[in-house]
Amino acid sequence: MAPPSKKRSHSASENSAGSGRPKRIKKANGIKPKPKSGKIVRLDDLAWKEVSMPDRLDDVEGFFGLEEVVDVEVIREDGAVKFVKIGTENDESPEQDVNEAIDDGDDEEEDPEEWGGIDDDITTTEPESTEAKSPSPAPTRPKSALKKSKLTPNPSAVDHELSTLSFSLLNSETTEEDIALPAWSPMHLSPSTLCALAHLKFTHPTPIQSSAIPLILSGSSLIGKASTGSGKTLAFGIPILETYLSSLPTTTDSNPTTGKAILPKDRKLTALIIAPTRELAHQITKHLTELCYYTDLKLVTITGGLSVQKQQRLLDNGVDVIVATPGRLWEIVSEGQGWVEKLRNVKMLVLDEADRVLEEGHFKEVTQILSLMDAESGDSSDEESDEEDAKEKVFGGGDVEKKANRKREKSRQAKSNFTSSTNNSKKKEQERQTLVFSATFHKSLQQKLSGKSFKKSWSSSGNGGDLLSSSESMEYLLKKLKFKQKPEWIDVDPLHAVAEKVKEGIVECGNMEKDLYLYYILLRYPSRTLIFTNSITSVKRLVPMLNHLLSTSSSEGEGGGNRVFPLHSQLPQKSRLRSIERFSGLPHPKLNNQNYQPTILVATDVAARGLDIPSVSLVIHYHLPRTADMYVHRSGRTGRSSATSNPATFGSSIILCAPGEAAAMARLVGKIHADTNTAGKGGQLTNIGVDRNIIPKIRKRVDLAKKISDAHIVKQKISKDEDWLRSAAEDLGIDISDSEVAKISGRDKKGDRSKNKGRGSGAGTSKEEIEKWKCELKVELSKKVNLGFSMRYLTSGVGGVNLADHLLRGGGHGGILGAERREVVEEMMR
Ligand SMILES: Nc1ncnc2c1ncn2[C@@H]1O[C@H](COP(=O)(O)OP(=O)(O)OP(=O)(O)O)[C@@H](O)[C@H]1O
Repeated sequence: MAPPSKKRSHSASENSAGSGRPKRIKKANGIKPKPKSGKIVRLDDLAWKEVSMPDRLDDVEGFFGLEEVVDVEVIREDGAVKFVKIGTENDESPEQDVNEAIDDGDDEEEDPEEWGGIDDDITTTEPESTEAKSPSPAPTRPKSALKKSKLTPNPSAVDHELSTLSFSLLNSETTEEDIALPAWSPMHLSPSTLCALAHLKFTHPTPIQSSAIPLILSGSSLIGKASTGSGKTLAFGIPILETYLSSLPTTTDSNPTTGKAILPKDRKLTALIIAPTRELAHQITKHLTELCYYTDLKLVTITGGLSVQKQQRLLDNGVDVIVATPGRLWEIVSEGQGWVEKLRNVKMLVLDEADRVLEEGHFKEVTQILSLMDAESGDSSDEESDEEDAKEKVFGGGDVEKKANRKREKSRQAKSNFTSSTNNSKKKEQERQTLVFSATFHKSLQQKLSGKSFKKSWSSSGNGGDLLSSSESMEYLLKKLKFKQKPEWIDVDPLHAVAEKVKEGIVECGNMEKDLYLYYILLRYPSRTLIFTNSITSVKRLVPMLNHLLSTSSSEGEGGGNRVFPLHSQLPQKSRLRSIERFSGLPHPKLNNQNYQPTILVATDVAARGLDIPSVSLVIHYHLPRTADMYVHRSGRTGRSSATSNPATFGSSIILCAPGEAAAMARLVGKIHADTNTAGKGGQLTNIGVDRNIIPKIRKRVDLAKKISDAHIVKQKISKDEDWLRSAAEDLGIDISDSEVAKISGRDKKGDRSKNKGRGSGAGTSKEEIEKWKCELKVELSKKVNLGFSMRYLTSGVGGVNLADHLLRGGGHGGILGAERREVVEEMMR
């Protein structure tokens, strides 16, 4: 995934007192305690405008996509907060009043959706007031743009989504000649689509795009399975855009200033895209924003983490495509407000990463949403009941008996809705296409949801793996999604669970030597690398250790020359964003970018699905993944975009395998490559050779780095515990001295040495000792390794070796791997 760009976020209205974030509301000049004139308006009716933010995340302290509103006063009337629209610049209340008054319950709560925040935001490709910002007129309609010699982008798209994307290349103007893309011509795409594809340099469709787009454009529903990074997003994104364009009225009024078509706010929704996590929803939004760059399509992302009120406001302003996570979407839909009806009329429903969307946890909300969409329109009682239930869920409480009655009534209604939806099925299906995409379909999902009969069908398939075969996937999805007509099934590469451009291997090592071998791999193949672990603790331990070993000498900027960044669910959102941004290699304003070095991200499985970061060459499984599909998704963070066979775009996935993991490893390989002959080009992952001459030379530095980082972690833990102790003592009104705190926490009076056992190896370490280790490490790192070049050269990234490239070309390992290991590599190549 590319790093998130500027986002709409906490408006003044959403910054409740409890949120801890300052409220921002732009004031007009002059101060008055109460407006003399002006009318009370709904919060949603105010003219919110996005506040311009610097691109770098560091400088905005979390205010991504801050919005402001002018000429409005916030007052309290009968205890309620009200908004008064004022006409003159003299009508404004003191800021203090404003801040006190605004408290509309920002729900910056943690959403259960797993990613929890790469994008726990709402984004739209179109600001509510684009007119004032537009530097140049945008085309009113893509169709009319066809006739122009030049296509002009929709400037709002640039403002909102593209500042940090590869699509910055879209900024140039394009002529008609530039958009001749013969490989796409059989699909008869509109000029604005072709123009965006040309700018993106997507000269050829990927296999899933070639197969899926014509079928979807012909009106079919579809289940599409294709490996990770194969371009599934545009496989449904392009037909959505084409459907939107073809549905535009031939004549529309247009805004005289911007030239943009004025479309009715209550226009039909073109598509609803459901993704399992916020992060994925955000990524889809970005991909589609890039694609829709030359159109006025309005895209809104609905995920947890922001106030429902604000999301409702954006939706009410007219929307063409919604990208949503199930939990928040259900929350909004169950609020009523006409959204049920709009969803019922949606033309295209997409489930991306369908196996995950239909997984337990999301299953209930998705089913509820699908049931509502299938239910006959005009049946409002169910809607009301849902709304009440949703409210109850949020606010709790309620009369038990009433609740039980309502439940019974709701169940009756639901039954009748299901019946009517079946009766109505033909009509609905004609109106709506259902598109389902994933790289994997997991067996346990099917078993969980389908009962014994399915289990039987599964075992009779003879497939020992836990990824579903084509027929089983089809059967399962047909049942689950209630397709009214048989959807088309596309599996562009049934033989490969893992993307073909991902070369797989293992490095065998001792139980206690994983850190050593990890470091070896990072030295040997310096490239943008994603390391997956099974625990947050491991991420916390590995990041400082690797930074001690790999960071540059630069001390400029925050984090100095660190090259290794963490990503896990316990990190605050801002840190997650920053980690991804740094890992993505965006230039840091405070660092000398000429000294850019390949970056490393150490992550838990929160990063396994959906991250589309360019040029990730290497994925390392520090721990064996828990499931086969997780292995597929983790590995799929490299070797992305199957439209090109350029070896530079190949990637490698390496499992660090300790003897204790060998049996599980064998099972995993069996599952993933049950039907193929392809993994290590012989049904197994290939053993990657390790030069045993290098290992002893780097062992000492790894040991030192480990000791230093362990000691720091323990000290941090002690300091945290002591802070907690002091604050608890203060709360209880107990006087506690530093020595008592040190005693309880296990630290002695000097503050250096712990008497407390059980805090791990670093607990008894003095500052002097740590300094000594650091000096020793420095000396070790400056030593040349006896291979004719220094380790400094290896770590510099200059002349770095691309593992996949070398494996593909069958060469380049002589100096490092040794002759006996070359045979293994050659075996892998066959
Ligand atoms: N026709 C194309 N030519 C070149 N690159 C493409 C093309 N279509 C998509 N891409 C790029 O390929 C990358 C992977 O696309 P996308 O994220 O849609 O893959 P995916 O199949 O959804 O992967 P995953 O299953 O991991 O989510 C993206 O960076 C996208 O911009």
